[in-house]
Amino acid sequence: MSENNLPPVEYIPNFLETTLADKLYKHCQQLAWEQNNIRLMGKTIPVPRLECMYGDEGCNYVYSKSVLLEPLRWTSPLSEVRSRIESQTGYQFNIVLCNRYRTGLDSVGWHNDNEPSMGETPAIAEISLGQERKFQMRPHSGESITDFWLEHGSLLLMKPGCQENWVHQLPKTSRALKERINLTFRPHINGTSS
Ligand SMILES: O=C(O)CCC(=O)C(=O)O
Ligand SMILES: [Fe+2]
Repeated sequence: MSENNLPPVEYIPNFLETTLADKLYKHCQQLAWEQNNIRLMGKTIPVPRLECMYGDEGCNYVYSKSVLLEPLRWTSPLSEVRSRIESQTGYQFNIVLCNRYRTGLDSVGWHNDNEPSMGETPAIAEISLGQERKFQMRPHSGESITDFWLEHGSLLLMKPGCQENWVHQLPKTSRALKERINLTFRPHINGTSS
Protein backbone atom coordinates (compact mmCIF):
# COMPACT_ATOMS: atom_id res chain seq x y z
CA MET A 1 0.00 0.00 0.00
CA SER A 2 1.35 3.40 -0.92
CA GLU A 3 2.10 5.75 1.95
CA ASN A 4 0.35 8.50 0.07
CA ASN A 5 -2.95 6.71 0.31
CA LEU A 6 -5.51 8.37 2.50
CA PRO A 7 -7.04 6.25 5.26
CA PRO A 8 -10.38 4.59 4.43
CA VAL A 9 -12.49 6.80 6.68
CA GLU A 10 -15.43 9.12 6.30
CA TYR A 11 -15.64 12.22 8.48
CA ILE A 12 -19.04 13.89 8.89
CA PRO A 13 -18.95 17.08 11.00
CA ASN A 14 -22.35 17.94 12.51
CA PHE A 15 -23.55 14.37 12.13
CA LEU A 16 -25.67 15.19 15.19
CA GLU A 17 -27.32 18.61 15.27
CA THR A 18 -25.94 20.79 18.07
CA THR A 19 -28.95 20.51 20.39
CA LEU A 20 -28.91 16.72 20.14
CA ALA A 21 -25.11 16.59 20.57
CA ASP A 22 -25.38 18.81 23.68
CA LYS A 23 -28.11 16.59 25.13
CA LEU A 24 -26.18 13.40 24.41
CA TYR A 25 -23.02 14.88 25.92
CA LYS A 26 -24.89 15.67 29.17
CA HIS A 27 -26.31 12.15 29.21
CA CYS A 28 -22.88 10.61 28.63
CA GLN A 29 -21.36 12.54 31.53
CA GLN A 30 -23.64 10.42 33.77
CA LEU A 31 -22.53 7.03 32.41
CA ALA A 32 -20.80 4.46 34.67
CA TRP A 33 -17.22 5.66 34.11
CA GLU A 34 -14.34 3.55 35.42
CA GLN A 35 -10.62 3.84 35.73
CA ASN A 36 -9.18 0.65 34.19
CA ASN A 37 -5.64 -0.66 34.43
CA ILE A 38 -3.53 -2.60 31.97
CA ARG A 39 -0.88 -5.15 32.94
CA LEU A 40 2.39 -4.61 31.13
CA MET A 41 5.61 -6.47 31.93
CA GLY A 42 4.42 -7.31 35.42
CA LYS A 43 3.31 -3.76 36.15
CA THR A 44 -0.18 -2.36 36.62
CA ILE A 45 -0.64 0.86 34.69
CA PRO A 46 -3.77 3.05 34.83
CA VAL A 47 -5.07 3.84 31.33
CA PRO A 48 -4.91 7.61 30.71
CA ARG A 49 -8.69 8.09 30.33
CA LEU A 50 -11.93 6.82 31.85
CA GLU A 51 -13.91 4.08 30.10
CA CYS A 52 -17.20 2.22 30.14
CA MET A 53 -19.03 -0.04 27.73
CA TYR A 54 -22.69 -0.58 26.82
CA GLY A 55 -24.11 -3.15 24.45
CA ASP A 56 -25.91 -6.37 23.66
CA GLU A 57 -25.82 -9.11 26.28
CA GLY A 58 -22.89 -11.53 26.05
CA CYS A 59 -20.73 -9.14 24.01
CA ASN A 60 -17.70 -9.05 26.29
CA TYR A 61 -14.68 -7.14 25.02
CA VAL A 62 -11.03 -7.62 25.94
CA TYR A 63 -8.26 -5.23 24.94
CA SER A 64 -4.50 -5.13 25.52
CA LYS A 65 -4.93 -8.73 26.71
CA SER A 66 -5.69 -7.39 30.17
CA VAL A 67 -8.84 -5.28 30.33
CA LEU A 68 -12.16 -7.12 30.26
CA LEU A 69 -15.22 -4.97 29.64
CA GLU A 70 -18.67 -6.47 30.13
CA PRO A 71 -21.48 -4.55 28.47
CA LEU A 72 -23.96 -2.64 30.57
CA ARG A 73 -27.47 -2.48 29.12
CA TRP A 74 -28.06 0.09 26.38
CA THR A 75 -29.44 3.39 27.61
CA SER A 76 -32.15 4.88 25.36
CA PRO A 77 -29.98 7.76 24.08
CA LEU A 78 -27.08 5.40 23.24
CA SER A 79 -29.42 2.95 21.54
CA GLU A 80 -31.04 5.77 19.51
CA VAL A 81 -27.72 7.08 18.28
CA ARG A 82 -26.65 3.52 17.40
CA SER A 83 -29.79 3.12 15.22
CA ARG A 84 -29.11 6.40 13.52
CA ILE A 85 -25.52 5.47 12.71
CA GLU A 86 -26.59 2.02 11.47
CA SER A 87 -29.22 3.39 9.14
CA GLN A 88 -26.91 6.06 7.72
CA THR A 89 -23.81 3.89 7.30
CA GLY A 90 -25.33 0.48 6.56
CA TYR A 91 -23.05 -1.18 9.16
CA GLN A 92 -24.28 -2.97 12.32
CA PHE A 93 -22.90 -2.42 15.82
CA ASN A 94 -23.39 -4.45 19.02
CA ILE A 95 -21.37 -2.50 21.57
CA VAL A 96 -20.25 1.03 22.28
CA LEU A 97 -16.95 1.52 24.08
CA CYS A 98 -16.94 5.00 25.61
CA ASN A 99 -13.81 7.04 26.39
CA ARG A 100 -13.64 10.13 28.58
CA TYR A 101 -10.61 12.40 28.19
CA ARG A 102 -10.69 14.66 31.24
CA THR A 103 -7.91 17.03 30.11
CA GLY A 104 -5.37 17.29 27.30
CA LEU A 105 -3.20 14.86 29.24
CA ASP A 106 -5.69 12.03 28.77
CA SER A 107 -5.03 10.19 25.54
CA VAL A 108 -4.86 6.91 23.64
CA GLY A 109 -1.57 5.84 22.05
CA TRP A 110 -0.94 4.36 18.58
CA HIS A 111 -2.94 1.18 18.11
CA ASN A 112 -5.39 -0.59 15.85
CA ASP A 113 -8.58 -2.21 17.06
CA ASN A 114 -8.17 -5.80 15.96
CA GLU A 115 -9.79 -7.78 18.76
CA PRO A 116 -11.04 -11.10 17.30
CA SER A 117 -14.43 -10.51 18.96
CA MET A 118 -15.16 -7.85 16.31
CA GLY A 119 -14.97 -10.40 13.51
CA GLU A 120 -13.06 -9.90 10.27
CA THR A 121 -12.54 -6.43 8.75
CA PRO A 122 -14.84 -4.53 11.11
CA ALA A 123 -16.17 -1.03 10.55
CA ILE A 124 -15.99 1.18 13.66
CA ALA A 125 -17.98 4.40 14.04
CA GLU A 126 -16.92 7.14 16.47
CA ILE A 127 -19.05 9.97 17.76
CA SER A 128 -17.17 12.89 19.38
CA LEU A 129 -18.67 15.10 22.09
CA GLY A 130 -17.27 18.10 23.95
CA GLN A 131 -13.74 19.40 23.41
CA GLU A 132 -12.41 19.15 19.86
CA ARG A 133 -9.26 16.99 19.78
CA LYS A 134 -6.67 16.00 17.21
CA PHE A 135 -6.92 12.38 16.03
CA GLN A 136 -4.14 10.91 13.91
CA MET A 137 -3.82 8.00 11.51
CA ARG A 138 -0.83 6.46 9.80
CA PRO A 139 -0.25 3.33 7.75
CA HIS A 140 0.87 0.32 9.79
CA SER A 141 4.22 0.32 8.10
CA GLY A 142 4.65 3.96 7.25
CA GLU A 143 5.46 7.37 8.61
CA SER A 144 3.04 9.75 6.92
CA ILE A 145 0.45 10.98 9.41
CA THR A 146 -3.04 12.26 8.54
CA ASP A 147 -4.58 14.58 11.14
CA PHE A 148 -8.31 14.93 11.82
CA TRP A 149 -9.88 17.44 14.19
CA LEU A 150 -12.85 15.69 15.72
CA GLU A 151 -15.57 18.19 16.50
CA HIS A 152 -18.54 18.09 18.89
CA GLY A 153 -21.34 16.07 17.24
CA SER A 154 -19.13 14.63 14.48
CA LEU A 155 -18.95 11.07 13.16
CA LEU A 156 -15.74 9.40 12.05
CA LEU A 157 -16.41 6.13 10.27
CA MET A 158 -13.38 3.83 10.08
CA LYS A 159 -14.30 1.53 7.22
CA PRO A 160 -13.28 -2.10 6.67
CA GLY A 161 -9.54 -2.16 5.94
CA CYS A 162 -8.75 0.59 8.41
CA GLN A 163 -7.85 -1.65 11.35
CA GLU A 164 -5.91 -4.04 9.12
CA ASN A 165 -3.69 -1.46 7.44
CA TRP A 166 -3.68 1.64 9.64
CA VAL A 167 -3.04 2.64 13.25
CA HIS A 168 -4.56 5.61 15.05
CA GLN A 169 -4.04 7.67 18.19
CA LEU A 170 -5.39 10.61 20.17
CA PRO A 171 -2.18 12.32 21.32
CA LYS A 172 -1.64 14.07 24.62
CA THR A 173 -1.29 17.82 24.58
CA SER A 174 -0.14 20.25 27.26
CA ARG A 175 -2.71 22.80 26.03
CA ALA A 176 -5.37 23.50 28.68
CA LEU A 177 -8.28 21.60 27.18
CA LYS A 178 -11.72 20.79 28.45
CA GLU A 179 -13.19 17.33 28.57
CA ARG A 180 -14.03 15.20 25.54
CA ILE A 181 -16.22 12.10 25.40
CA ASN A 182 -15.90 9.66 22.53
CA LEU A 183 -18.31 6.84 21.68
CA THR A 184 -16.88 4.02 19.58
CA PHE A 185 -19.57 1.75 18.11
CA ARG A 186 -18.24 -1.71 17.26
CA PRO A 187 -19.57 -5.02 15.93
CA HIS A 188 -19.30 -8.21 17.99
CA ILE A 189 -19.39 -11.81 16.76
CA ASN A 190 -21.77 -12.78 19.58
CA GLY A 191 -24.13 -9.98 18.69
CA THR A 192 -27.53 -10.58 17.19
CA SER A 193 -28.31 -8.25 14.32
CA SER A 194 -31.66 -6.67 14.89
O1 LIG B 1 -11.10 8.89 21.22
C1 LIG B 1 -10.87 8.57 20.06
O2 LIG B 1 -11.18 9.31 19.11
C2 LIG B 1 -10.21 7.26 19.75
C3 LIG B 1 -10.61 6.13 20.64
C4 LIG B 1 -10.04 4.84 20.20
O3 LIG B 1 -9.21 4.76 19.34
C5 LIG B 1 -10.52 3.58 20.80
O4 LIG B 1 -11.35 3.60 21.71
O5 LIG B 1 -10.09 2.52 20.35
FE1 LIG C 1 -9.07 2.78 18.53
